[in-house]
Amino acid sequence: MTPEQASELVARVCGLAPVIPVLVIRDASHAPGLARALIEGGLPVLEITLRTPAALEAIRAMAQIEGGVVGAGTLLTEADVVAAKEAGAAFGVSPGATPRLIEACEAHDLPLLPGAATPSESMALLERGYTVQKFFPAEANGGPATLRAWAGPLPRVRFCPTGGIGPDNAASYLALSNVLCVGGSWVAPDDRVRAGDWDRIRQLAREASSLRPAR
Ligand SMILES: O=C(O)C(=O)C[C@H](O)[C@H](O)COP(=O)(O)O
Repeated sequence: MTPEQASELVARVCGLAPVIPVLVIRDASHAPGLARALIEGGLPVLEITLRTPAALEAIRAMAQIEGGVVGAGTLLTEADVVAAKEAGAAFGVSPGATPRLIEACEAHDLPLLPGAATPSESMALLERGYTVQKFFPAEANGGPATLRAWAGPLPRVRFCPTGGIGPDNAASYLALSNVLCVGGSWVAPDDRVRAGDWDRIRQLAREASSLRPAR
C-alpha cells in the first residue's frame, strides 16, 4: 500500500466521526460491550492501544461488531504491525514515526495514521506521502494554537490531534481548517469500563459525537 493510498483511507476513517476513542483495554471480555456502547453512541471508529496484554484479543473481538471500524494504536515495531493486521485491525496509529515502522505498514498493507510533534517530523511524513497525521501530544505541544500556526506553511497536511483532549477543548481543535477529527480516552474512562457501565459510556459517546466546531 502506498502512503497516498494509506492517507486517503485514513482521511475517510477520520471523516466518520468527530472523535476517535483511544481505548486501553485490560480485559478482553469488556471489548464487545464497550464497542457496542461507543458505536451506538455515534462513535464507530475505535482505536485500541497495544499497551495491554488483552489488546490483540480485544481488537479481534471488536472487529466482529457490526458498524465499527477498528484500528490498533501505539504501533511501535514491525511485530506490532503484523500482530495488529493479523488480529483484524483496519488501520494503525503510532505516537511518532520511524522509517522502519512506516515501511512495515506499507509492506503489510496497514493504513497508518503516523504521529508528528514538530514541523520537521510533519514535513518528513509529507515528503513520503503521508498527508494525514496524528498531532501528539496535542495539549503538551501547544494545543490548537500550534496547529493553527502549522496550517500556514503546511496547508496540505491534515491532523487528528490526540493527547490531553477532552469535552472542554475538543471543539477548539475541531474548529481548525487542518483538523479532521480528534482522538481521546475520555469517552471510555477506566473505572466505567471496569464496571461494565455501558450506559454511561454510550452517553459520553453521544456527547462526543455531537461535538461541533467552535468557530
Ligand atoms: O497510545 C498511543 O498510541 C498514544 O499515542 C497515546 C494516546 O493517543 C494518548 O495517550 C491519548 O491521550 P489522552 O486522551 O490524553 O489519554
